[in-house]
Amino acid sequence: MNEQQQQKIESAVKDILTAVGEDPTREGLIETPKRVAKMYAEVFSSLNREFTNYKVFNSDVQDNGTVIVRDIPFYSMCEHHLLPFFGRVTVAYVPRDGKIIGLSKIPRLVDFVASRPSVQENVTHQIGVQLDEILHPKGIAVIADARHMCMEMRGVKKQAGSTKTTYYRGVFKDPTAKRELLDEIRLS
Ligand SMILES: Nc1nc2c(ncn2[C@@H]2O[C@H](COP(=O)(O)OP(=O)(O)OP(=O)(O)O)[C@@H](O)[C@H]2O)c(=O)[nH]1
Ligand SMILES: [Zn+2]
Repeated sequence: MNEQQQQKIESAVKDILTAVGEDPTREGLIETPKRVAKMYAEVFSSLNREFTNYKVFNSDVQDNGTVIVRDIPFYSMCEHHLLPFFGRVTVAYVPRDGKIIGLSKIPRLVDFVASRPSVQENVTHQIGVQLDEILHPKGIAVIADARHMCMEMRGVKKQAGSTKTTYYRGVFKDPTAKRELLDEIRLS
């Protein structure tokens, strides 16, 4: 985010504070617009950017099993209320022709996809779509579980447990393969 964008946010935050009946010049709030601008630059850092910082490797093994990166924490902002939703996501894929990606790049992809205003379905879907474009694997599964502050601290005010969203492609469309994967995730 550039300087001009940050200044626009600062000025908008000042307006919001005034509109809600606050005094943006009081001591506790004086730095708030700046802090919020900095915070948005961080939590919306993937806007208008592409996920590029990764390498695809060829593993020596041609017939890899399933790669599962489990319980990756993620934080995002719902696009309806700009309140956080957060939880954990498990990403699994079956490599094609030994093509793999550095393991750390999967949590990085999760962070990237989550760092913009979104909904849980889109975060889940985008992780799957982007991994598909990078690796063209035989199968991908993305399973996300999250809590939504816009449903807990306002609105319906129901702690509806958590919300689960999934993305299954390729081999994981097969019910047996999907069941085996879910057993594997549960037991590992
Ligand atoms: N599908 C989906 N919906 C979400 C997500 N996060 C928040 N929502 C919902 O988005 C909806 C927005 O509904 P609106 O009726 O336009 O907004 P609202 O008047 O603030 O709705 P309430 O939250 O019911 O008070 C709400 O039902 C939220 O629960 C998400 O990740 N996925
Ligand atoms: Zn919301």
